[in-house]
Amino acid sequence: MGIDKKKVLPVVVDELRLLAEEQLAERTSSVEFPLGEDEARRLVHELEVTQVELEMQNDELRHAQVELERSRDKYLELYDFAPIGYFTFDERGLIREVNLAGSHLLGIERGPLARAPMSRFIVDAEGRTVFSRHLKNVLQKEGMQECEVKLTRSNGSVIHTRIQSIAVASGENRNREILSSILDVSVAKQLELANREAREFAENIVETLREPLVVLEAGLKILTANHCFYEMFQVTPEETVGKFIYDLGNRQWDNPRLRVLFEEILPRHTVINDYEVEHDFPHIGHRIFLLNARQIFRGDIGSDVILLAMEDITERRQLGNDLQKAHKELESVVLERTAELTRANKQLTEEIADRKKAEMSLQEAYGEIKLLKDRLQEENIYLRQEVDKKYNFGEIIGQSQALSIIFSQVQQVAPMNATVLLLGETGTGKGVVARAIHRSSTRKDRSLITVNCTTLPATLVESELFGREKGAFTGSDARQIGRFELANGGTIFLDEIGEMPLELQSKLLRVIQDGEFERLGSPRTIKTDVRIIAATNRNLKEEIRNGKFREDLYYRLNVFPITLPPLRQRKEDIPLLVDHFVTKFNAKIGKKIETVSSNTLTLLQKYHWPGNVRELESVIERAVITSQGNSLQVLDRFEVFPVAGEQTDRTEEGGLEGRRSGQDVKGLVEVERDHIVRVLQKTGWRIEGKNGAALILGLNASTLRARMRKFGIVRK
Ligand SMILES: Nc1ncnc2c1ncn2[C@@H]1O[C@H](COP(=O)(O)OP(=O)(O)OP(=O)(O)O)[C@@H](O)[C@H]1O
Repeated sequence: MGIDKKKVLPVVVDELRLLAEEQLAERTSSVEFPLGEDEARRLVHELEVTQVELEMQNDELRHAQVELERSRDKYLELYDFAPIGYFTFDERGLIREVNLAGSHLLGIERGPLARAPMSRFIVDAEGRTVFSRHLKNVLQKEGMQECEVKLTRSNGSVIHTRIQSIAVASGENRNREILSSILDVSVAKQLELANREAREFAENIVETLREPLVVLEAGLKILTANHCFYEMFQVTPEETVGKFIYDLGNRQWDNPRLRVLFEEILPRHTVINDYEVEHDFPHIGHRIFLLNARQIFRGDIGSDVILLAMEDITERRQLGNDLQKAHKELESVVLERTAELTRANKQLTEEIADRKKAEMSLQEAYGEIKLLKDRLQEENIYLRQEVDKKYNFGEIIGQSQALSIIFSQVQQVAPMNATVLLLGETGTGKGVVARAIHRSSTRKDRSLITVNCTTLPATLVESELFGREKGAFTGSDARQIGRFELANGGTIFLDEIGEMPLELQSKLLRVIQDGEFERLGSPRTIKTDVRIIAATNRNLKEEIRNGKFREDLYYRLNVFPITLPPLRQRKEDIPLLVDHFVTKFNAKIGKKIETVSSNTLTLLQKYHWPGNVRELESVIERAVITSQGNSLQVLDRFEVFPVAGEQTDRTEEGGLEGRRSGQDVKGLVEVERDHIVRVLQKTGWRIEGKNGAALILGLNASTLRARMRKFGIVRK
């Protein structure tokens, strides 16, 4: 059911013929008969020309007709194959003509569509009403009219169409008919729907956001905002949308930081994160915001828009600051508490240690008490003495039988006020015993004053012992308290008493007898309560015989004599003493000697120790200094002398191994003298100093000089 082309062309040809016949009739009507031959010829000629003209016109017409038909065909092709459905309706809406696209639109061949009412294809009653109103409008109003209806296709699917119609008069009767284009806009409608949904979705998201959000166009006018934004800045949508951002609510957005963001940063960056703005906003007060901005191209308005979301971190920042402050305070409290706890802990540890110590000493004391109790029960004094011997007496180290006798004597005499005379070779420990007696006596809390009679110049001994008044002798420009006065209530230890000048011995006798003396240069008698301990390595009886020592003084001093055994007579004490001195010098020198080989001990025990414990002490000090590692190495080479009752091995170098000698047995004094001479020869007669004989012999230089005087040793 397309357009009929025959309907148009014959009309044109007939009209042309009629026109030609009319023109011919006009011409022939003016011609008069009979005509002359010339006239006739002229007429024939004219006729022939007219005929030729007519034939030419005929050709042109045919040509035009062909052209017309061609364009008609083209038009029909275009009409049929146009992508838009074209329909022609009569005034009641019956289909008169439809092109191929129109039949495809409905999915029905063109034949069955002829004279079909369009309303049959409209989906619902509402659509049908819309279409009939549309037809009425088209017929009544000028120009193109438009409506949208949904149509059902032959396969049952529904399409959304837009109909545009215009009324035209056609045919010989000039009947009105309606030309319509019907376009399937389903896809566009779907898109529009999807767009609307997407927009609504986006709007919902924006509205759901708890953060204020504002959308600006590129010129910084506000396109939209969410309700959080309105609430936060206390503005209404009407006051906001379309407003220039700086003009918003009291110009609260017109601040330097925001201007920097909008005018300097955003033109150069598409995305800005966490841009901090701290500002006193006129309506809402002091706030800190983190701004996140994003520029997005919006197709619908053809330009960029700026999405600006704000995070109000005022409280969080405040909270953070408070938290940091609280944290710092807490930290300092923790530090203080930790320090307190550490202190308390230390104190506790100390207390525990003290308690443990106390507990241990309590246990020890308990043990001792138990021991003493047992002893008491046995009432055996001898046993008690034995037990005490096991303990070293003050500084006195040793366990030998010889020493245990000394311990008993010290124990017996210490509590009494009796004068004690200590006898024995040099270095045997007379000073040590004197201190032990004092410490065990009732005078232990008062002073022990020591006077070495050898070291004091003879001229000063008297004033040293008894004191002097100012001007007592030339050069004495101050008063001096004597040692006897100083020792009042305590003990005086007169070392090397054998060296005391004879004239002083009588004064000393008086002090011992009456407890009285006078200061030099003073007639006033001074009373003193002093316990006297005297010591000597000389044979006092011999000194008396030689007239060098007062006999009466001797007897006064010899109330309780204690003779200290030489070290060679108690060699079993050597390991203990070595151990004691190694510990002492380790601590003093900062060494860590832990072992002493049995060879070394044997070597030390074989030597006869003329300088006794003092000499041993010096040897060990030297050995501790020179030893490498943790084992004691003694480098000294000992001179060995045969001693009464002993046979000693000796090497060429003076070591302890070597050939046995059965030489003459010498007295102790002689041995001592010889030894001093040998040592002096070895040191080139140097007495004092590092390489002096006194150090090797373990004697004070003054003691050595006294010995030399005593033995009459002089450099040859
Ligand atoms: N039994 C001992 N236990 C520990 N050390 C001792 C012992 N005997 C002596 N000593 C030490 O030996 C050194 C000499 O001792 P002290 O001065 O008492 O001897 P001394 O007999 O008085 O000598 P001197 O007659 O030359 O004055 C001191 O350093 C002393 O500590």
